Amino acid sequence: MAVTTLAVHMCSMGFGEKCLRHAVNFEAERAYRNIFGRRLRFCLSSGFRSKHKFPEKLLKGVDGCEKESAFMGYSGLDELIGNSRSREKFIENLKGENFEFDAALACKQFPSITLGCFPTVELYDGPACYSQITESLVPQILGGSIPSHIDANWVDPKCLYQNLQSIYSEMSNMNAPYILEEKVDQCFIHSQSPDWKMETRNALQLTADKPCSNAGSVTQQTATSVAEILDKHINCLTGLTKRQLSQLENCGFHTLRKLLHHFPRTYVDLQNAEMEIDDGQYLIFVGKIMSSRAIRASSSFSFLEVVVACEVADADPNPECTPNKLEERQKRTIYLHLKKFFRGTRFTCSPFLRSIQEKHREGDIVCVSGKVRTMRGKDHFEMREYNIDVLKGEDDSCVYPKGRPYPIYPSKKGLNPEFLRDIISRSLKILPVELDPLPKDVTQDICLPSLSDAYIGIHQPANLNEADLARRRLIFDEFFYLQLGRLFQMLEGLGTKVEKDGLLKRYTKPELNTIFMEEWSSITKTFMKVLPYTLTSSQLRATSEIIWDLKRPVPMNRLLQGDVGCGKTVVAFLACMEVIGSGYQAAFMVPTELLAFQHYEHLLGLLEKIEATNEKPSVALLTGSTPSKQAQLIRKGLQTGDISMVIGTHTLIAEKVEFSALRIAVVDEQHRFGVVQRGRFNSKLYFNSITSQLVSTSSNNSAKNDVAMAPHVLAMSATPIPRSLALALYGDMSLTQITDLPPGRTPVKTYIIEGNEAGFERAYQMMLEDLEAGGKVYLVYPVIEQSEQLPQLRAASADLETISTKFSGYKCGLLHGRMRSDEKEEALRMFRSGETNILLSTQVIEIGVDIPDASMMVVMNAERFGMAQLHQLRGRVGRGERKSKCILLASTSSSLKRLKVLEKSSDGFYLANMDLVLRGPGDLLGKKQSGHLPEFPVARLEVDGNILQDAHHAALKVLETSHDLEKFPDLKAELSMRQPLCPLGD
Ligand SMILES: Nc1ncnc2c1ncn2[C@@H]1O[C@H](COP(=O)(O)OP(=O)(O)OP(=O)(O)O)[C@@H](O)[C@H]1O
Repeated sequence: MAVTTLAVHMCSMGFGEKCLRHAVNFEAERAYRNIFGRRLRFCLSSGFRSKHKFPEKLLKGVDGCEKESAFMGYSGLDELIGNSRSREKFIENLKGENFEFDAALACKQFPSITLGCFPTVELYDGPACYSQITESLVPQILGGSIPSHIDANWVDPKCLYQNLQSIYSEMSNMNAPYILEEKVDQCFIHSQSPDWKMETRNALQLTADKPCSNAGSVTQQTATSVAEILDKHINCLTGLTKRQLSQLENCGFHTLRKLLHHFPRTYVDLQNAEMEIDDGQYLIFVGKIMSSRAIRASSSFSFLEVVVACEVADADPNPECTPNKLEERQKRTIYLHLKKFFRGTRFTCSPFLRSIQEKHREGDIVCVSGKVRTMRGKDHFEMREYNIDVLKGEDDSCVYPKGRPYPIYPSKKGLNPEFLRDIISRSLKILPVELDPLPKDVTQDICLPSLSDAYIGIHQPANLNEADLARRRLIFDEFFYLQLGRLFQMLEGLGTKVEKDGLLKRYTKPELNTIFMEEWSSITKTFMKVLPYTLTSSQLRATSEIIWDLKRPVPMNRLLQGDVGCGKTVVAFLACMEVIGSGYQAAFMVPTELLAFQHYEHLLGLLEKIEATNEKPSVALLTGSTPSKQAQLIRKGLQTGDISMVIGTHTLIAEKVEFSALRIAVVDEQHRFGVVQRGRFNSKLYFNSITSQLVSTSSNNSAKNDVAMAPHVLAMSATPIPRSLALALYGDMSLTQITDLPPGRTPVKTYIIEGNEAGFERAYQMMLEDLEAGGKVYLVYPVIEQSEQLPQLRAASADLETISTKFSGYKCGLLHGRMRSDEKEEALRMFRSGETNILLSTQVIEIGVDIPDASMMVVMNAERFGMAQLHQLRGRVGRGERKSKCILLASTSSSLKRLKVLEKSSDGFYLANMDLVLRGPGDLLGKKQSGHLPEFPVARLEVDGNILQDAHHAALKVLETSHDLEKFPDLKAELSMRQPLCPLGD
């Protein structure tokens, strides 16, 4: 059956010729783009009855489409026939036994024909326009007589479902929804009872769902079904105006997938559940904008103040209160004063002030999140750093179900958030129930929802648990396809089944990917012997894994992750020794000069113990502070190959530093370096290594063979931050974790104390006890100098005198970022040697500083530091066998709660997670990462690392079942839709 593409329903009321011309052209364009057919059918309502020439003229102007006819509207068949001069002939034809309905003839005979009647319809008004039209189409056809050529099945409700099903399969490759609407129209035209409309729609919905639910087991789906649905063009959503369509396209929402992957940034509770508002807390509120004022305070200073009124339920004395009761509770209104300040004359001109003021409309319902500060007036709070999202205008009637988390989307090029929510919700409606390319047993094994449930769960969760489960599923997918793709590519490169099985086995059993000590180079073994301790089993395994990688002909790209103080440095040193042992060079890059110096001293100390001078590698230190003559000599040594190992800061990646044969680059605390920095390091060394003199003159064949290889990269991090784990996903078997601590360590006892007079006294008393017992104390300050703006902050320099007087029997040292490099080194050296007992410092000591007998740390204004930062700082003590303490002095009582978490745990992963929870739902989702690494839109890698493991196992399982994925056509199709990965630093 030929199907026309579209019907244009137009009403004469209020539309001029220009408007109709636009409409006709618009539909014609859409019809032209439609691969299914290029016929156009126009339905014009009664207003045009007297102006038949006008639409005819319009239609003539339409090119590229086959114009079927122009049907002019009548209110019903009776009217049409009653007006017709050929009425009798028409009825005769209808009743005649050999009646054949000929549309062309009918149109010729009756220039104005409508099949069905149309109430007045708004022309392209809002997204629902088209569906409203079809909804309002009332079947009232042919007075009960059915033309004989029309199959009676079409009007039999029992058969209708099957017919629709057959239509669906006929159309499965097309731009379905428009055509589906069309089919409904056709069914209505031939149907008798208005009630059928609903039945038909339901049936159609079912049919649309059918291909996937039919599948039952996912593996039975056709290879393209999932991709076909998700990668449909956005115009498959009915009723989008041309403007809306292009707006969505401009925002990058070309397909349903793109739209559904625009995840909420966070969720809010529209009710502002009762909360105690403390100074400095990060909170989120929903409220109404009361005013927005931009004020010019002076010739170069202006500010914007937006006042938002929020209703907050009072706290209930009865804690067992149910959510329903919460609604009944008394509410009070609080006022948030959102303030933004602008400095500079260009920010004080009227147009600028007007524009920022008008950004916020009075009456809009908004969601505001940020840090609150109490103001003088009761129930008035100030927010200086905030996010504001318009939920809806005051007049919007849209009501969101109470109690459900309300999704807040990241803004997209000024797209109306309400429209975005609506369009996402409509996309969800057309998703088949069982949309999922993953085999069911995979998702069931790890208790994850189906893909369609995950999309619904992330966009319209019934509660936060549902949202979290959905998020986990989507994260799983991100990791899974990444792992699947990587392994699939590797398998493709292998010939036989045995080889492929062998590779998968290696991945399933990582213990096979290690090189045991017996096979390590002699210099590595010697270095092991001079260590003052034996390696822990984790360290030993990590070293073996790394050395296995070093011996392979592909560049390693591995992340060595382990909590603070677990002993990563020595593992990296061993890896460097292995490379040096085979005649190559090693570079060790750290983020600070202080750390470079420390590592250099530490390594020299260990190498000194090696007796055989021929086994001692030459090591150099190169930082920004290295005197230029010395730096020149070092660079020369590196170029000739006289220097085997260099430790330094980012100066190592400077263009003028050339290596003779660099084989390994260790990047300590790698997240401190940008992706681009690391990339430069990588490629630079690659090019330098091919010009290597050492290699070209070497008689060693293997060295000659891999001359064009990029250096191995070993990144180290104590913080499992997103980028680092993303990085870990690149190399083969790329993540190594050190899970245990050296023996004899006891957890650092942490005390959270309020920084009032009594609190300080207590802290000083504990310090004295520790010093008397022979300990060393770090005092950590948020700032170097006292500041007038922030008088409450303790400053390192300013406190030196006070502390020296207080602990007169002990020596105090000072260390901060403004000191010269040699001064810093000296301060640290004195503290290490015991010449000073107390070190007043800023957060310069945060990373890597290793003084094993430092036994106590006191952090002033601890609330000023992030949780991860405090964890790192605390890691500076407890690095030896001495029992250690850490005191966090908080200047406000409200911050005690957040800090208490540190008292309970010393697990970096747990703390990272808690930090996010306590910081509030500000930025839980959609945390994008920049750079060249792939983006994980929903994964918080610092806490979702275990899902990576699940995904890895699932990918292995799938590939073990089918190496070429032939048994999983959906997975294969989905894999091809996902972005290919780019190697590190590309
Ligand atoms: N197996 C071991 N047994 C005893 N002590 C060890 C062992 N391994 C390392 N250490 C010591 O533990 C301390 C911390 O080691 P290292 O500096 O390598 O830790 P790290 O993981 O790099 O820590 P951070 O992340 O804080 O830089 C050092 O003083 C080191 O000498």
